Amino acid sequence: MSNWEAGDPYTIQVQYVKMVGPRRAEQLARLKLFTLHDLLYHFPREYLDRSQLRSPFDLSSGDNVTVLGRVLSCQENRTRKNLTITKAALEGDRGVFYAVWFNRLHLKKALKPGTQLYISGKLKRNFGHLEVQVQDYEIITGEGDAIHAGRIVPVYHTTSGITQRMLRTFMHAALEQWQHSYREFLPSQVLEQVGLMALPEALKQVHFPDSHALAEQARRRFIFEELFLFQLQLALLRHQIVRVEKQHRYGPDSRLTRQYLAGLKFTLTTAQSRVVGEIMADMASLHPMNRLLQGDVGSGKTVVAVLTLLKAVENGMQGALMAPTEVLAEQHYLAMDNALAPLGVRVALFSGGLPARERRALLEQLAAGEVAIAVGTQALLHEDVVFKKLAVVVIDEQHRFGVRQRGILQKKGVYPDLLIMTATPIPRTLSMTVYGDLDVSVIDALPPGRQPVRTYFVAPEELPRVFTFVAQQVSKGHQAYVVCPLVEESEKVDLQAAVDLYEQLAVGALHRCRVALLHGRMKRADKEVIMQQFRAGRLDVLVSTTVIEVGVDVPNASVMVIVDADRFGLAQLHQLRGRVGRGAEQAHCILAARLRSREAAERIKAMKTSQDGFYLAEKDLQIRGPGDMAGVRQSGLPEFRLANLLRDRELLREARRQARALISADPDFRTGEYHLLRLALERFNQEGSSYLHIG
Ligand SMILES: Nc1ncnc2c1ncn2[C@@H]1O[C@H](COP(=O)(O)OP(=O)(O)OP(=O)(O)O)[C@@H](O)[C@H]1O
Repeated sequence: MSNWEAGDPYTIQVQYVKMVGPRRAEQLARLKLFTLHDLLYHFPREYLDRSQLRSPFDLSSGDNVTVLGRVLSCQENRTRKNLTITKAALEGDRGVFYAVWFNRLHLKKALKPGTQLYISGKLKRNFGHLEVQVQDYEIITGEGDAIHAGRIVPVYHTTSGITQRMLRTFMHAALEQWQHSYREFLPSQVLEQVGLMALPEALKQVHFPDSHALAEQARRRFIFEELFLFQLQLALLRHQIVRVEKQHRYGPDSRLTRQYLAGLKFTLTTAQSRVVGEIMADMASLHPMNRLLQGDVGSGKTVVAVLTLLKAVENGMQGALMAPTEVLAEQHYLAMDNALAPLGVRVALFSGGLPARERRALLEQLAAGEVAIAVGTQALLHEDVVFKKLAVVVIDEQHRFGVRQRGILQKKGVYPDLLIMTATPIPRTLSMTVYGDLDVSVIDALPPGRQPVRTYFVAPEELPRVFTFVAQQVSKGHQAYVVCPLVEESEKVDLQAAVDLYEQLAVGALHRCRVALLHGRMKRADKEVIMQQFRAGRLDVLVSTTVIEVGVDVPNASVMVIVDADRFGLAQLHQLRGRVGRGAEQAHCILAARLRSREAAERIKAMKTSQDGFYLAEKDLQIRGPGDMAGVRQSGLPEFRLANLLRDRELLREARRQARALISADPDFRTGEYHLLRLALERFNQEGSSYLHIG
């Protein structure tokens, strides 16, 4: 089924773009560019302005210039170090200057006398000569546009073997051939009301803009496009849910809830009680609950989750709890089983490591309704997991799951009451647009008696003293974490650093303590054993990479040492610090780092000043500046190709307004004009993992 005049850009393989071919296509695959569409939606990361032609005679040494010249003569020399130097004498508007290229074999052939070209590069004054060391050039043929120089030039993220020049050439060829077969899929009234550039023109202007203003307009269109498709997804989910009437109803029975509350060592905070009230009201309604529960680290979301699940159980139905990692699923399982087994509630962990036979047995018990609460990772969404009567699903940590997982549940024809928990501190106004289809509850106060975590900064040389302190704390019966960074690009080196530190500590400063190493590469079973021992107090110190980042709850742990703290983002530091100070004891967080940049220094300073996730999130933005794309990646918000949810708030709001209007007027996309939009949306849904990075 093709809706495209010259083939479908989503299926045309990139190798068929002129000048690409199979070998380059393999290299482009490393950039995840497989189809023509992937290529054209690989937007420039920045632009170089090579549009202002200047006379080299007006400029000084060291300047970056773009100039126009005509070849007078050209020679090629080879140095003793086997370097090829091509030097051309060019005639400019006010005299002769020189252009120099290094290692451009065969270039001389193209630079015949009389050839006109643009060159961009660095200007040098050499004994009275003017010389440009060429970074890019373009021979003027009289046919087609200039793409490398003499204009605003795109710069792309690229990979080894693929130069900027190649990418520009491919992009240009693709545009020439296909630009006009790309048809607009945004409805005309949306284009008009939002004032957006139409698709074919935007494709051209985003890659080869005629001015900075046009580049900006083109980007604005693509940003809107992403946000609009995203908001359409949300609006559709919401529309479907609002129409649905629940199959299940809850009775007045609250026997288990009362027993559970009576067994807690504390009473609920006002904030927790309020939130539970909001949830119960949703559950009593005819339509499924769709609620986001926000609460800072350690604010006590777990109790709320248990109460939500119990409501189903005491009414003869089942609940599911999904966690982002196996370690967390296991922790939730242990805590719940501990609290609920005495009440006769059967909780089961569907861990990935389960032997097939046990898994089958558990699945049968689940289908028979003997298991009341299933805990697991998103594997719980798997087809073979069948409940007898599922009423409630609690999802821990929204950003790792997201819209698509919710879609999967609904596609199964299951409309349970849904509670999504997150510790990501997003300003309320924003969360309403990002999680547009959800109602929001906030636990805005910590349990009483918590003392702020004392936060210190030390230089790496002071670490021995820090570990002596750790040993002292252990001798008083406390536990500690030592966290080392693990960055994907340098994973091996980082892992080794963690292993080395562990070995040093085990025989050195912490030789009297029971120390263990925990990292993501270990076998699942080994990790579980270590976590169990740590939780049970049979280990004193856990040296780990960031596997403990979210959600680990060991209230007796009171010291957190973060090594190379400058390599963590603020959101991560806050999450890590949140692992301690979860009991009544005074807790300590020690950040060890060498501060190489202003940003790192400001992050550490912010950590020392505040313990409030919302404050730190705002601060993080200020430190990064609004243009920083990496900022979103670490803030726990969904990521997009071009859009930045924080920077593009206005456009996000507009996208939401338009999406909601469209869905409420025509939820089935019956209007003829929406045909292409529906296809685009289907693709957007399918490509969820690569196009819209949630999770
Ligand atoms: N009302 C309360 N009074 C005292 N302690 C509480 C209260 N509610 C929860 N706690 C305790 O506070 C600790 C943190 O709670 P919990 O693990 O639910 O936090 P959380 O919101 O899930 O945090 P995170 O996002 O860090 O996982 C737990 O040890 C829990 O037993």
